[in-house]
Amino acid sequence: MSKMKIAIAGANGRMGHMLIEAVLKADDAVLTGALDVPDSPNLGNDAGMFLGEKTGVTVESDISRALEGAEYLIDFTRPEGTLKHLDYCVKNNIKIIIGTTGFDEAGKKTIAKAAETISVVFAPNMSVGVNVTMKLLEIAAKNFAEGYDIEVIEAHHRHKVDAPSGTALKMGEVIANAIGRDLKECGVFSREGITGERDPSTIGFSTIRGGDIVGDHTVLFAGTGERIEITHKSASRATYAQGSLRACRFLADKKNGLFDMQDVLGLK
Ligand SMILES: NC(=O)C1=CN([C@@H]2O[C@H](COP(=O)(O)OP(=O)(O)OC[C@H]3O[C@@H](n4cnc5c(N)ncnc54)[C@H](OP(=O)(O)O)[C@@H]3O)[C@@H](O)[C@H]2O)C=CC1
Ligand SMILES: O=C(O)C1=N[C@H](C(=O)O)C[C@H](O)C1
Repeated sequence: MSKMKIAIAGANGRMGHMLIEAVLKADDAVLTGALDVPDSPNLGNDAGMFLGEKTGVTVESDISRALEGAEYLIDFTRPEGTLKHLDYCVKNNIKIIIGTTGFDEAGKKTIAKAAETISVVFAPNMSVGVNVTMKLLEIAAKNFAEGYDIEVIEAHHRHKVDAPSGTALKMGEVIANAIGRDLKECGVFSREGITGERDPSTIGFSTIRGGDIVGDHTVLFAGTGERIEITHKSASRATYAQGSLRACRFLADKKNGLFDMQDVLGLK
């Protein structure tokens, strides 16, 4: 069987490095390109330099060079970058795995539109653990819909630029959908000063940023006389990279369509 031809966007980023390493180690994949921004200090270097490896793939800022011969682009960058890359993928029939978070509604619509032409996996968290946790949350939410206050607490490293995390927002959405609420109406994203008593119909979000925390998410169901906490903690970004490779394999026979990691992992 032929190997999956994969290019990586954000090649010099935290996830870019994990993804390059994962592709180089995978038996069924080959690294065909590495893309980064024009002012990246890594441009012109071998994509495997950070590993002390020669891959023969150079980090490029020209998308047509970086994506030459690619069947898949894995993109963990920033919304504005991902949307530019997505446009190129649509025009050149390249499948895309989007891990970037922080999109606004217009950005999400653009991704859905692109998926009418090419196949797309778009998920705020590619780890198996988080996606199974989403299923646990669905069950928990249905049983704690009344009499329990629901709070989502997330913690990430000091470099993270969006808040709350894409995963925390997705957890909120999963819970809201399970109990017939609309997160746009019931989400509470900050509290300060005289806030008044807690409205039981709300879902609260708290964000912690510090050090090198890879990614922790807890959903707290706080009742009277008891509380339930469902927690997932990432100790390494390798799990997101492995999930992205699973997403590529899943897309192999898909001409178009919008999928998430629940589709990839068969959790729907
Ligand atoms: N879905 C999932 O499982 C996961 C999602 N993420 C998400 O992935 C994204 C990247 O995270 P992380 O790797 O930690 O971030 P980094 O900042 O380490 O890496 C981002 C990369 O994208 C590049 N970049 C920055 N701006 C643009 C742009 N406008 N266009 C193209 N490329 C750009 C950066 O270049 P430079 O450094 O030169 O600015 C860098 O190479 C975030 O949105 C994060 O939330 C992260 C982990 C898991
Ligand atoms: O920026 C990160 O690091 C992460 N971002 C994703 C998110 O916003 O949910 C996934 C993971 O938590 C790590």
